[in-house]
This record gives sequence, C-alpha cells and structure tokens, in this order.
Amino acid sequence: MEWTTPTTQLAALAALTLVSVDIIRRLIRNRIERKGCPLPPGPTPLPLIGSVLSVNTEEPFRTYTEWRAKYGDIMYIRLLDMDVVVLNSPSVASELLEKRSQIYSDRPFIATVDSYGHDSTFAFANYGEHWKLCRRIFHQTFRADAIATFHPMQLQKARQMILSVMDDPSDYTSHYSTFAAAVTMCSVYDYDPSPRNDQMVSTINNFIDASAVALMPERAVLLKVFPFCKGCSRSTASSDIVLVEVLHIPDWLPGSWIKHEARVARELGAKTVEAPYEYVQKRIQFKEDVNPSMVSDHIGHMEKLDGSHRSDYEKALKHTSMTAFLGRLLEQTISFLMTFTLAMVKNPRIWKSAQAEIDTIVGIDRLPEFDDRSSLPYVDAILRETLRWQPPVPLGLPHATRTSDIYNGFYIPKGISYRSMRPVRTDISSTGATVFGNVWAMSRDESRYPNAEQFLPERFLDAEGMLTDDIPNFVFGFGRRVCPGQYTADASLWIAMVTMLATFEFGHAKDVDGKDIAFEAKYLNGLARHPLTFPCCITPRTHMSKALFAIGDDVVKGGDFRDGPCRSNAEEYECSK
Ligand code: HEM
Repeated sequence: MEWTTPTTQLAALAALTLVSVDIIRRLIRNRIERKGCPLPPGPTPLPLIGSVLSVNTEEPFRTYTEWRAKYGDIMYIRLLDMDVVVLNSPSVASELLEKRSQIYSDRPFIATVDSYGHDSTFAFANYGEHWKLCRRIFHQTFRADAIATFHPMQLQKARQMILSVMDDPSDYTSHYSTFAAAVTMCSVYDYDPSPRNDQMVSTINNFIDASAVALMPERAVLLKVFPFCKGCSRSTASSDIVLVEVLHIPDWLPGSWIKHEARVARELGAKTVEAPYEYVQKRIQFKEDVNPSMVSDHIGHMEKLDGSHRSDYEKALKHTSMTAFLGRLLEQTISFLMTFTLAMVKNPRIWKSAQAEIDTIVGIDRLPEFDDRSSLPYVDAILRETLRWQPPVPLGLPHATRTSDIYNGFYIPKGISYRSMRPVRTDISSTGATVFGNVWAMSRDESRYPNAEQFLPERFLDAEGMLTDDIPNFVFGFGRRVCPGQYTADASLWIAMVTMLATFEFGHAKDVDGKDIAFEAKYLNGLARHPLTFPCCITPRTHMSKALFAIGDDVVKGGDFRDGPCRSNAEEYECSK
C-alpha cells in the first residue's frame, strides 16, 4: 500500500488538523481558566509529543518516581495530547482524590475500552448514575462487614489450592490462578468451578486474554491519537441492542487486524456477561439450593422493581458481576501470591519466623483459620510488606478530572471535550486531565519505609512485636474509586498465605549438582504487574498429613502427598526463558 494515496494523505491531514485544533483549544482554555496560576512543576514538553520520549513506557511508575525528587509530590506531564497529573504522596492523593472527589472521580477516555468489550466493566465507566448503581450493588456484597459470609468458602479454596501445589508444585502459577477464579466465581455466582478445564472459567479467561492487551496504554494511545478511525455501529450481542464503538479502519490498511481482534474480544465479552448470569437465573427458576452470592441476592431484590428501574438494575447487576473479574484481568491475587512466594524463596529467615509464630499459636495439629488472625501479627506484617514491596497496581487505575481545579496555587486542567466524538455515551461530558496516584512512589518513600527496596516485614511491627498503625492502604487506590474488592481480597490473600506458611518450606530450585539455581526476578507490566514464573522449590513440611486439610467432617479434595526429593519447576523455567 502506497503512503502517497489520496486516502492516506487525507488521513494525515485530518490527524494534523485535529492536533492543531487541540493545541489552539488548549491554549485558549488554559488562558481563560488558569487565572494566572501555573501548572504543577514537571519536565518541559516538546512540541506536539510532550514528554513521551522521556517516560519509560514499560514501567512509567519508575520514571515518575525518579522525577519526584526534582518536581515534588505533584507533577504535571504532557504525553502527546494527554494532560497527566501525578500525585506522589498519600497526603496529596488524599487531598485531591478523596477530599475533592467531586472533581477527581472520573475515568479518562481509553479508546480501546469499549471497542474491546469492556464497556460492561464499571471500573472503566465514567462517573455517573450507572457507575453509582454498580458500585452500590458491589458494595452491598463485598463491604467490610458483609464479607465474613465468604470466609468458609475462601478457607476451603485455599486448602484446595495448597493440595494442588503439593501435587504439582511446578505449576504453582496456575494453581494460584485457579484459586483466584474459584473465589470470585463462588462469591459472585455461587458457581464452583472444577479445578481444571472448566467451561465457564475458560470463557472468562478467553475474554480477558483477548482484551487485556488492548487496555495497555501503548495500544490505547494509538487509537486515542487517531480517534477518527472510530465510529459508531450497532451490534446485537444479546437480546438488547447494544451500542458499541467499533474501529473503522478499512480492511486494506496496515493495522486492520486490530479491528478483527476487537470484534473477537467483544463477542467473548458479551458471552462473559451473559453465560454465568443465565446460570444463576436457571438455578433460581428451578428452585435449586442457592448459597448467598452477589447475583442471586440482587436478582431477588430486582424482582421487586418494575419497568425501567428493573431493566436499569439488571444491566447494572450484569456489569457489576462482570467487573468482579477485574481481579482476574489485573491478576492482583496471582501477582500477590507470586510476589509472596518470591519473597519467601529469597528470605528463608522470614518464613521460618512465621512458622515459629504459627506453630506456637495454632500448633501443628491443625491448620490456621480466620479466628487465629489477630494472634498472628508477624503473618499480617508479611502480608502488608508483600503489598508494599511490589504493589500489584503501581500507578493505581487512572482518575480523570471533571472540571479544572486550583490546588496549592497550581492549575489542574480539565482537558478537552470528547462529547462530539462520543455519540454513544451521552453521560460523558469530558475527558479531563488523567490523574495517577503513584502508588510506587508512596511505597518507595524512604522517610516512611527506610531501605524500601528490601523485604522487611518487621517495619510493620513495634518493639513488642505488635502490628503498628501503618497499613499501606494506598495500594488499593483512593477516594470514591478506591478498590471496593479490598476487604474480600485481603481475606483471600491472608488465608492463602497463612495456609502456605503453615504447610510449606520455600527454597531455590537445585541444578544437577545440587547447587541453588540463581535467577533474577522479572515482572510482566501492564495495568497491573506480576512476576514471571521463576525456578523454586515448594515442599510440604514433614508433619503435614492429609487429615489436616479436613474442614469439619469434609476432606478437601486435592492431590496426594509425595515423598522424595523436591520437585521444582526448574525445567519449565529453562524452557520458558
Ligand atoms: C491485591 C488485590 C487488589 C489490589 C492491590 C487492588 C487494587 C485496586 C486499585 C489500585 C484500584 C483502582 C482504585 C482507584 O481508582 O483509585 C482498584 C479498583 C477496583 N478493584 Fe481492586 N484490587 C485488588 C483486588 C480486587 C478484587 C479481588 C476485586 C473483586 C472482587 C477488585 C475489584 C475492583 C473494582 C471493581 C475496582 C474498580 C472500582 C471503581 O472504578 O469504582 N479488586 N483495585
């Protein structure tokens, strides 16, 4: 394809016009709104592209954290046409994202979200009535004082996971993933997936695999810079007519594969919304025994509503249940468990100290349960340190301003209006400045966390070995968009971690000469980040027996205990390098 064809020239001209109009609008607006206030300090942007070449696109949080030393706790950065404000301390994040949440609770426009089927994920929804209803539904099921309902299920799933790791330690990543999926499926749909090849889990995983890459900022920026590639069309994914934005790149243009990729993701997204929901509806219809779950509880409530209220509620309920899979999309639970495993392999002193605490308080004749938590401060210190040391979502999810603001004499822009380009979602008034709470910078604050790069659970304990008041809650975000899954996540992480500590020893994998295999941990970065599989050796402690895994009279099903030398994942690691 020649780049000198009239179509290509027209496209280039359109792009240039858009960028120029954007710059002029930005200049005029800034002059009117700023009232003489400067933007927050930050790197001097180059014409048109801003500071995009100075940012480590793989790990932008590192660049922003380095810049903190020069520019302080609030910085302004222009990336292409995007106004970005980065908040580097919990106090400034709280001042803006919490105390001024009316202004800062929107989400920025990510061009790929709708095109790839994530218009039904309320985590990316704009601040408005639909988002509020979804959030209310989610909160009723997962609020702090409601989540104890799920503790027995979480305990059972954690024990199943540990038995699977014993049976096949080399595949620990996939056992962690099964655990995360099972807890979500049970609490949202009362659906207990089979540990392997579950149809429903596969549908969800396929959707996430097909769409996650599109939420990567690099891909989204492409479409944001060339929004004229997007248009509006109708698709009948379910009985509703769903309006979705599609890419209108002609099939002959380089890059049209994105269009195909987006269509596949959208179809899988529609299935992911409908299939598990229909499963719950059928069970209720046939009066099967239904345990408490988000969808079954709210279907009951919904049936009392009528007319448009009922259809709004049903749509919100479907979107809310779909959003619960955000945990799978971002892989925070898997990220946490892998980072935890990594920290234990690298620091045997720490798992040995935790085992000493567990053996003293719980004993060796049973496994820990939720009631033991308050007596195990060292274990909780490990949980806090794991979240702090490698926060799963190091820049949080981006917020966006709904109006411009003045903070400490600095002007925070509102950004340009996309209303004319967004005929579908009329609730959207603007895409404001993108605002990041830089969780990574907060976790690296040497005045609060000396030797921040080191894994030191003791930093969360006082001289008597009791937990301090320092809880690194910033890892769950801020203000009205703060993670609503944090309480159930905390319970899942704790029960999985404490059961592993009670059960396993963690070590380096050995080579044929019996020497430790050295490795450098590598992280995969996206919206969230997690370690890639690394060679290690996870072996049951000598006193472990299957009877310990029983819950009441029930024996938790899982793999067998095996004698013999440690079976590590060194071979898989070698293959994947
Ligand atoms: C280690 C575990 C987790 C971490 C570190 C984490 C972190 C976060 C962060 C940083 C945000 C963005 C907050 C903001 O915009 O300021 C978020 C949002 C969210 N999280 Fe989590 N999360 C975790 C687990 C979960 C789980 C298990 C669920 C589901 C049960 C969940 C559901 C959500 C939802 C629905 C949102 C979007 C909220 C909104 O936009 O209103 N998270 N999470």
